[in-house]
Formats: sequence, structure tokens, C-alpha cells
Amino acid sequence: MTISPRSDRPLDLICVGRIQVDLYGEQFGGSLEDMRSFVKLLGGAPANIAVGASRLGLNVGMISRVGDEQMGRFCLDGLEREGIDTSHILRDPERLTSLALLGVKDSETFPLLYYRENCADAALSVSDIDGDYIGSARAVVVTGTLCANPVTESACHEVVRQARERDVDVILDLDFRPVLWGLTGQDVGESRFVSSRRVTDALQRLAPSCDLILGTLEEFHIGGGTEDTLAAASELRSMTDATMVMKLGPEGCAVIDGPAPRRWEDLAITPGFPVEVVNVLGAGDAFLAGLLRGRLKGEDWRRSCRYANACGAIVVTRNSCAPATPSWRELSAFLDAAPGKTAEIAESVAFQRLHRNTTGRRSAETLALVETDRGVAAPALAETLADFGMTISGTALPAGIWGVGSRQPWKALRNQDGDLPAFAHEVVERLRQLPAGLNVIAAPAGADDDEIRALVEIQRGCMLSERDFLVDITGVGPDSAPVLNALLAHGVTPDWWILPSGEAASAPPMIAKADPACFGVVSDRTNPQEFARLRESCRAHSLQAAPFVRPNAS
Ligand SMILES: Nc1ncnc2c1ncn2[C@@H]1O[C@H](COP(=O)(O)OP(=O)(O)O)[C@@H](O)[C@H]1O
Ligand SMILES: O=C(O)C[C@@H](O)[C@H](O)C(=O)COP(=O)(O)O
Repeated sequence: MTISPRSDRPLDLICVGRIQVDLYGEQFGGSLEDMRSFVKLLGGAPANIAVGASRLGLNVGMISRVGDEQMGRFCLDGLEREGIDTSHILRDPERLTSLALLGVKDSETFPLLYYRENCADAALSVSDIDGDYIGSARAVVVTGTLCANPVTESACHEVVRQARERDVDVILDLDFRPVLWGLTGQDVGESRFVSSRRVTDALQRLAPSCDLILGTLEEFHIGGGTEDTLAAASELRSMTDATMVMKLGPEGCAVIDGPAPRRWEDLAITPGFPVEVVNVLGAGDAFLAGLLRGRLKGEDWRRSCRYANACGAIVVTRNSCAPATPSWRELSAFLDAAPGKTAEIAESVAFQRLHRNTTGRRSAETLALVETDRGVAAPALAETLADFGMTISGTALPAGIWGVGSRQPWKALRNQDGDLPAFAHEVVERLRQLPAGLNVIAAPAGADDDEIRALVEIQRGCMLSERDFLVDITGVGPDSAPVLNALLAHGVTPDWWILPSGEAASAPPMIAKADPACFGVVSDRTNPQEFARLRESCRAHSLQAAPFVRPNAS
């Protein structure tokens, strides 16, 4: 694959093909029949690749279709929040967005059940392909599954034709899912290989037009039409000059840039990173994102393969696909780990927070905190606040909003039942049941043992339910610095700190030192000079500064 010098093009990459909702089983160790609850995530291999590449700093767009309904909007919204250009994803008024149900049955079985009958992305057709859009990118990714139906196969060939005409690199992820070709029963969607001449022929029609072809061993077998891996590579080589990359699971990967090797010993393998496997689904998509981050930013194959292996390894340690893919900061931290320490790093809380706080997050501009007292939250106000955090009492409020803390209720609650950590535990349970978009503010009275334990517990709950956690120490008295220090020292590391304006400017160095993944500081901006000092101090420590909004001030 040559690196296109056309860096003037607005997009680095366009991914073409399925966008779907992944419904991920939340219980480990059961079959899909026994699964009791599912979490809804963005999915579909090309969408996963797009998310991964965007998180690593590439400019990415997609060509596909989603249904013009709630699930389609969920996918578009997710892609947009990841910074992906969705201008060429059609909203199909007649078809539904596809779904996949996934789970972890045991350490080697990851059931996958597709709901794709007449789905929106399987109707992507030639007339949806805009040559100028393709020409705005340096590379396009197509996947073998596009060839599984005649409509998307024609669209795929049109993408490739337009790309060739416009000097855009063509990347083919062989991506073989036998069930999507009707080669297995619906109940074994996870099956990775069934020999089929029809599939081999379809992939071989694409191969000559590609610059880069990727696949697992099974995917090379189907692409080459033989289960002898080296013979398959040689067969593909006889019809394409593309660089070929073989994904080898935990072993890493191999690049075949010239003639196919005759012996295994001649394969140039870049070794993988040892990690504890939770779920292998999505590894290949993250792998390709990492590989492209390397190649499209001018790195050599060796380094690009290291990026790719690291991305794949990180994803297998997590129980999701697109949401699990790492940011550039995460990938860099993983690569900096001492040899033999990668498994430890991947599992550390600090690494998980770095992931959370460097992926798909809101910026200070969109974080508004409204100060309100207990009882003030009228339904209308509550509705406006649905997306933001509130300091409110621990009781249910109108419009389904439920928060934690506020100065006196925090204390009152402890006095009421005498056990603050137990209350915090209850909060964690409740958080799982609340809709996305509600964040949590806790306002401790100080930093005693009970409070610290409660804050750490709620922090864990926020992480699990993907909510921002804010700790408000504006009420702790005139000098909040010792409280801030004590909380940080005991592992209270919220996404945002809410600090009194007079002292806020001195806090960022302390926070950044103890918790480099912190998102920022929220403070009152009634004194513009103090707020400006805070902003400056935050900027110097890679933190954001966000203002309070007072309800009567807007
Ligand atoms: N168990 C593992 N340990 C470490 N890295 C892995 C593991 N499984 C996969 N990877 C990484 O992810 C890449 C893709 O995984 P693989 O299972 O080969 O492909 P796919 O997900 O497409 O089936 C591998 O080449 C490797 O870099
Ligand atoms: O696109 C699919 O086939 C399923 C995806 O939604 C899911 O995210 C996934 O399983 C991707 O896994 P991979 O093909 O193993 O990378």
C-alpha cells in the first residue's frame, strides 16, 4: 500500500458498509438464551473501524444506510460524537437499522446473533455512491461482507471503481461471516469458516483492485480458496499487488509485501501483546484502525503493526467493540508500558479512566451546571437539566431525574440511616437503571473515612454506567485545598471538580499531578478575573475549565 501524498484531502479515510446496534449481553458465562439484560452499543465492523480510526486522530467519514428511526438516530448520534462525518449515511425510510446480539459464553465462545433481514445497510446501492465524496479521502475501507448480496456488492464495486479513478487507496478487510452468506444456521453467527467457492470468487473479483488486503487465517483461506494458508496467500498474490496483512490472534500479525513466502519461518511476524482476554469480538476492527493510523501518518509497516497489535490487544481485554477501541493517548500509554507489563496496564483503573476520559467525551463548552437547592427543581427546570448534572437530594424527582448529594442531604442521609457507604452502594444500583445523559454530583462535607468510601463507590458506579462524576467541594469551608488533597490522595478522582472560584486557580496543578485523566474544573464565573485565572491554570495542565450557570442568570 503506497501512502498517498494527498494530505490536502479533507478526509483520511472513508469506511463503507454495515452500521448496526450491538446489543451486548451483560452477564458473563451464559448463552444468549440465558442472558437477562443487554446494553445497547454502536456496532458493525466498518463502523467499529471508523470509530477506532477517529479516536486515533484520523479524519473519517462513512458511506452506509441506517433506518430513519430511533436506532438509526442512535447510531448517527454515536458516530457524530466520535467526530465521524455522517453526511453520506442515508436515512432509509423503509428499512430498519440492523441489530446484532452478542455475548461472552466462556473464554472461547462469543455468541453472535444477527437481525439483518431487509435491513437498511444491506440496501446500500450504486446510486448512493458519490464519486466526489470518495475523492475527498486518501483511502477507503470496504469489507468482504458487502459482496454477500448483489445490491451491496454492486455498490462496493462502484466504490472501488470511483476510488481507483481518483487515486484513492483501496483497503479490503476480508471480514468473513459465513452466516451473512447463508452458509450456516442463524444460531451460529460467530462461526468463522465454511468453505464456499461463491465467496472465494466474490472476494477474488475485488482483490486485483486493492492496495491492502487484511484477514485472519480463515479469511485468507476463503480468499485464496484453500485451507493451506501459504498456498492461499500465494493464490491471492497471483491476482493482486496489494500488501497483505495476516491477523494471527494473540501471536500478532504478518505483512506480506512482496511474493508470498513458501515457509512459515519466512513470514515477517510482528508479535502481539500478552493480555487477559475478556472478549475477542471487535479486535480485528480495532487492529485495522491502529494499522491505518500508522500508515496514513507515514509510519513504516513495523511500527504500524505494533499500533495494530496493541489496539487489538486492548479491545480483547474489554467487553465491547466500538466503545472499547482506544484513543491515541491510551494507545501511547500502552505502548510505553515496560515489556511484560501490558496485561497489568490494560487492567489498571488508571488505564480504564484514561480510556473513559479520552474517548467520546463532552467538552467544557457543552457542560453546564446549574446550581439549585433542594426543592427548587420544578418539572420545567428539571427537563432543561436532563442532560446535565444537578445537586439535588437523594430522592426521586420529576422527569425521572435523580441525583446524589447536595450539601445538607448528603449529611442528612447519613444521619438518617447512619451508613453513608451503604447509601452509596444503593446509589450505584440505582444508576444502572437510569437513562443515559444523567450525571452525578456528590457534595461531601469533608474528607472523613466514610465519605471517602462513599465517593469511591459512587465513582465506580458512574464509571460502570458511563456517567460523568462531579465532586463539589464548594461547601466545605473557606479553605478547600486540604480537602481536595485528602480526597485525591485516597483515590477520589472524579471527572470534574467543582471548586470555589477564589481558590480554583491553585487547584489544577494538584489535580493534574494526582490524576492526569481528570477532565476539568467547574467554577463560578461571577468574578471574571478569577475565572480567567482558573482557565489559564487549567490550560497549562491539560484540564478544561467550565463555568456554573445560575438558573436566574440566563
Ligand atoms: N488474545 C489476544 N491477545 C493479544 N492480542 C490479540 C488477541 N486476540 C487478538 N489480538 C490482536 O487483535 C488482532 C486481531 O485479532 P484476530 O482475532 O486475529 O482477528 P478478528 O478479530 O478479525 O477475528 C490480532 O492480530 C492481534 O493483534
Ligand atoms: O459487524 C459485525 O459483524 C458485528 C459487530 O457489530 C460487532 O461489533 C463485532 O462482532 C465486530 O467483531 P469483529 O468482526 O470480530 O471485529
